Formats: sequence, structure tokens, C-alpha cells
Amino acid sequence: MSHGGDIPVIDLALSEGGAEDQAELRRQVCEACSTWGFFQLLNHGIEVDLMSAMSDFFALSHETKKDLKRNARCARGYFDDELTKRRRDWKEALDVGYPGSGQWSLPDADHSNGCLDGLNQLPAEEDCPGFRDTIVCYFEACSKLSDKLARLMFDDAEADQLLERMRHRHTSYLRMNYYPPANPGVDGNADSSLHNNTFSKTPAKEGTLGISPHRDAGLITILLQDENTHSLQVARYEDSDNVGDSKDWVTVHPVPGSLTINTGDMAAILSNGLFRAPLHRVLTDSRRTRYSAPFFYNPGYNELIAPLTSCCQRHARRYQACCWGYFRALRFAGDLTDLGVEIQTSHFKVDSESDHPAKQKRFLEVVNFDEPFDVEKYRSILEDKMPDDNARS
Ligand SMILES: O=C(O)CCC(=O)C(=O)O
Ligand SMILES: [Fe+2]
Repeated sequence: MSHGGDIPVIDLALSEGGAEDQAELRRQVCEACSTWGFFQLLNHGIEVDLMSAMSDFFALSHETKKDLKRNARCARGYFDDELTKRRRDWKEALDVGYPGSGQWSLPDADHSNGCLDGLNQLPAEEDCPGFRDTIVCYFEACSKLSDKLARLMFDDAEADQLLERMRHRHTSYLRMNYYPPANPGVDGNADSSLHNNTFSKTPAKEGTLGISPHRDAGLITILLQDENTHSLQVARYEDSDNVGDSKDWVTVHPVPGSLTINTGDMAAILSNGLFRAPLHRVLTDSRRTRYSAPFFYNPGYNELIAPLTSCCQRHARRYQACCWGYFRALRFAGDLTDLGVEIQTSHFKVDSESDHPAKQKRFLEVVNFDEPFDVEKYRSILEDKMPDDNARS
């Protein structure tokens, strides 16, 4: 295995080899997922030029982008005001999800596309020619690659059934990120066409981050990184959220031609904690613009993610079942409204005293995953404290 800095680099060309190569590939992938939770993948086979599509999109006028803004009832679309752990990220982004109908050819607003995350909001073809086609091609290529990676990570019949269901029904989404220079006043970034955003006038405050430390919620993330800017960092192996010191952060230097892969919370539960959901963050750059695009490979909303039996042999079962739709809804709602402490996999540990498993049960009795999530409708179930049964009418 070769290394791009500390983070493993894995060559997917091994999958074309004989049984020995394939076993070696599986070993490398599982080792990377259980140590760093991050690796860089070469010969991944995705050739769609997403970088230039992204730069076309973010160069649109602020008014055009604002018309596509996501809101409390629609998690998909454009935004420049994301809070990660209650801090504003120094970035703009566009989220595009797998259509509820499973059919990209239908209009985005078609009612059959309705789902928990709402409807896609893409720019009109005349505003950004070719953008939609590029996104769809890239998205579908990432779905196939994710399926291939997941089959390397999880090798048993139970996982096969989940992945087979995910071929037809998944809730993955592609996020396109644009990180403006954090110091727009300095020489050398006078590209005014790219500064039509709310970050263009004021330099970033001391300590501002592109994205604050977080874990990705889903199964696998496939990240396209800008090769010229090295600002993604992962916390060393420990699982504490208190990674204060800069020596605890390791830069994920993009290896030319690679895609960066990381595991998420659902992979940690499914593997019974064998795989990590690594804490990571993005620094700002004072001079350079950066683009990145994570593709989040997510199960169907109604899937109950629980440790695979084959992963509970060496260690007793560590997690209770977690419904992806519940976890996702609470993560997104937490970005917009104060529901108390952000939901984490630790709330589903078998010995946890959290009331999330009980809230999840009540949520599943009433939720309709074909409708956009409405935090007000479920507020009494979701708020930090469960309402006292005697106090309810
Ligand atoms: O921009 C990056 O390199 C990482 C983005 C990321 O971690 C995220 O959007 O969840
Ligand atoms: Fe992330």
C-alpha cells in the first residue's frame, strides 16, 4: 500500500486482478476504514469533469443562486449559511439528492419526487448549460462506485440484502462546496466574478473554518477534492470530540487523480464499531478559492441500521438499531432549529441512557417518508426532553 502522507492510498485496479488481488484489496479497504476511516482511491474509473461544472454554477449571480435556496421544508438546494456545531461555515454549497421517484428524467418538482429531504432545486438550463447532465452522470457513477466499495467493506449475506435494496431505493446526495478565500482584501484573489456572495466584503474572523469538526452521517462519502488546496483535515485515531491541538489534526493531501473516501456514522453502526466515522474539518485559505464535492451514500429512509451479525462475533453488539430517516431528519433539523444536543451514534449505544431510541420508535409510528420533513409537526416528539406521558392530553 502506498501512502499520500499518513492517509492510505488504495488502487482499485486490484479489483480487476485474480482472487489474491481481490482479497488484498478487501484487506486494505477494511484496514483503512478501521484505522483512519479515510483513504484515497486511485483508478476509480470516474471521469466526469465536475470541477468545471461547479465553477460555472458558483459563478452565477447571487440572485440566481438565492432563488434555489434550501429552507425548513426542503433540505436540497443552495445555501451559504450552514451552521456546523452552531458555527457558520465559510462556504457556499448546493445539495442535489437522488430523486424520490428514482427517475432523473422527471421534472424536479414532480410530486412523485417528494421525499423527506424535499425536491431538487437546480439552475435553469439556460443559466448553466450542461450542468444538470454533468451532475446526473457524476451522481450515477458515484452510486455505482459506492456500491462496489460497500461490497468490499461488508462481506456477508445480510449486508448483500441491504445493498441490494439500496440499488433501487437510496437517499444519497451530492454536495458541491465552494470555499471563497477567507481574506478577500488581499492581492491575488481579485477574481470579482467569483465574489458575488455574502463572503465577498469582509475578511474571515480569527478561527473561522471552512467546515467545523463533524462526522458524516451516512454509510460512505466519496469526496472530490481540489488538487491545489490542502485544507481537509482528519482527527487522529481517537474518538473524542475534544480534538483541540493542531497536532491532533492530519491533513488529507489530495493525491492527483484520486478520490478521497471516508466512512460515516451508519458504517460505524453496521460494522458494530469496527469501522470509524472519523471527525474531520476544513480550514480556510486566505488566498485561494477551493471547490470540493462529497457524495454521501445513504440508505433508504426506512432502513433500520443495526450491527451485522457477522460483526458481533468478536465483540458483543454495541449499538441498538438506528433508523436512517430518523437520524437524517434530526441532523438536518439541527442545522436549522435548536433541538438540543446534535444526534450522534453514541445515543444508540446499547448502554446509552439517551431517549433517542424511544423517540425514534414514536417517530416511526407517525412519519411519512414521502413527505418533506416538517420539524414543527414532530416537535413534541423530537424536543430534547420527552414530554411526560401524564402531562399529555
Ligand atoms: O470539502 C471537503 O474537503 C470536505 C467536505 C465535508 O467534509 C462535508 O461536506 O461533509
Ligand atoms: Fe464531511
